[in-house]
Amino acid sequence: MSEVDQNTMKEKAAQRAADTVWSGMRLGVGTGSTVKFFIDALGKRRKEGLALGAVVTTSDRSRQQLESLGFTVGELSDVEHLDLTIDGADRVDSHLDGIKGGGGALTMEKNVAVHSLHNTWIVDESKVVDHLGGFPLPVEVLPISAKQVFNQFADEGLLPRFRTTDTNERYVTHYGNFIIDLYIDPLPAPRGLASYLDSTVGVVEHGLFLGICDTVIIAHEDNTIEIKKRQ
Ligand SMILES: O=C[C@H](O)[C@H](O)[C@H](O)COP(=O)(O)O
Repeated sequence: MSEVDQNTMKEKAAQRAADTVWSGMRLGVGTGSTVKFFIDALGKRRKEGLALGAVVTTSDRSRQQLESLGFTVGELSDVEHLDLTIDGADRVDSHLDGIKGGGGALTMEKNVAVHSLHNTWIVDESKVVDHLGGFPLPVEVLPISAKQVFNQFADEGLLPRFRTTDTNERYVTHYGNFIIDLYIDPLPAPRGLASYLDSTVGVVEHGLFLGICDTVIIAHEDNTIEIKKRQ
């Protein structure tokens, strides 16, 4: 699949998601190349009269784009909860569990998602898998113990690698932490792995989003859109 085709699919999924947003909603807006299309579509709806109750986002990139289109972006702490959050995903399985954080925004994304009544992910068909895997699992870690946590992951056979930038420096998240990507594939028992990571001192957050998403909008190469809902 070419990048152009993939972008066409991302845009279609994003446009469909923008049709599910209504005036008055408190909306969470995620991060990534698919969400970029969603924000563009949201901007068009704003010109047609859409007036959101609140907008909260999960990265500086999305914030800048939203503000450039005239949206006022607030903080999660400004609201009790969000009505709906629209975000992308790196992988999603048949239970609507997923891997997120390829763009490094996992901590803010998970915080926004769990305080949202509904969560919709927008993906192209290449992200849909039978079992979670096929994408390194991001784990955000505190710098003070990153070395020890890395070694622990290596001992556990999780195939860790520190994420680096294009200039080969260690990638630093919005919160000043590092990301260790786990290359074990497929992921062994995602719920067990999530519990292990949740209980590892030094781990700030990880990219396993289990039981969080309730709707996935999938754009297929044959131009169709599929909407899957959590049973
Ligand atoms: O940290 C980044 C997010 O989890 C993104 O939503 C995810 O990586 C999907 O991004 P994209 O739409 O660019 O594939």
